[in-house]
Amino acid sequence: MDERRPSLHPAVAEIRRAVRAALADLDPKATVVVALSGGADSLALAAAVAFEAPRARRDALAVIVDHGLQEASAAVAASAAETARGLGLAVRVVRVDVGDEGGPEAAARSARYGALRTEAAERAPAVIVTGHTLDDQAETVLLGLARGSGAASLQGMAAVSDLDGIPLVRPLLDVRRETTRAACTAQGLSWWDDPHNTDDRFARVRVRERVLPALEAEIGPGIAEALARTATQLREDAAAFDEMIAETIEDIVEPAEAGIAVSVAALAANPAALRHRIIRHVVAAEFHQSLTRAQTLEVARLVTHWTGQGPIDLPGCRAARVGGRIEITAR
Ligand SMILES: Nc1ncnc2c1ncn2[C@@H]1O[C@H](COP(=O)(O)OP(=O)(O)OP(=O)(O)O)[C@@H](O)[C@H]1O
Repeated sequence: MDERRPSLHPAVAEIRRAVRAALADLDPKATVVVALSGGADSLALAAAVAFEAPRARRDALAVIVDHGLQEASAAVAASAAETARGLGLAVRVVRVDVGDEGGPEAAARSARYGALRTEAAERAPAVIVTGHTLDDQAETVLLGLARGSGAASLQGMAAVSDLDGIPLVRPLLDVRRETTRAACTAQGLSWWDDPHNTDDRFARVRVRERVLPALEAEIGPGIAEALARTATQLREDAAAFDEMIAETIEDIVEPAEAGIAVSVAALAANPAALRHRIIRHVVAAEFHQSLTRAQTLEVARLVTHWTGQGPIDLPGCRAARVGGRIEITAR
């Protein structure tokens, strides 16, 4: 008789490894709240959490948010709940009311994260884990690149972020979407295919179904991994910049009437990348507005190409060079 244990499917092993590594870095007492949509990504994640959490002596819970937006949503939620119970997880199905602020997608997202946060807060200390994959990351980076929106969106999603005081963890950011499907299949788990994921009115769906495959075919394989790696690298750079900005700002920004003032000499002494970030940062911090690149460059020209130009109107404020200072004041 062959006494060897049946070998673990590589996809299941990879996802368990990713979950184990993510859990190892967290508060050892934290309950793991798995955000479960019923799709393959979060189902594979839930299965790995169901396996790993007890081994790490942690409580775990699957939370399924029913947005009530599609006719079948209650049935989808109930089926995901049954699957999660079958995995040995405690389960909560939360029905939310989705408003329409910022459009249906944004409203659903905000209701979803609100509900997940509430469930986690009730079990504090707790962390929320989601099933975002490397493919989600690559799509996010490509969409950000197309918008020309700079490091803020090119850096994609963080592996660990903060949801109003609750850690939001994405253990599968290095895992391909096809691996989550393979893991579900290997464990006999049937998942739900969200019709939104194939609705090509959404730019993300077009990127997923046409753009990334075309790039892979034309430029070579490994594009998704390369985009995800770029995000990680930019995230590191952005963290370093944030630190430098925080240190620099303390020394060079001072209050002015109805706003703030920044020393021209200090701005000039900094490299352009830091100068531009400082300008954007002070406007965001003081006036809660986000400057476009063109607006940022116009303010920077008050420092680098000063020819006596007049004040610059910006969203919610105005920038002017007054003596040795750039004054940014309310308007
Ligand atoms: N209805 C839901 N209930 C619980 N968790 C969900 C639900 N929908 C999505 N999630 C969680 O969010 C992850 C990402 O899902 P999806 O890609 O559909 O969302 P998105 O809107 O594209 O991303 P984001 O949540 O970052 O806006 C899933 O893997 C899952 O962990």
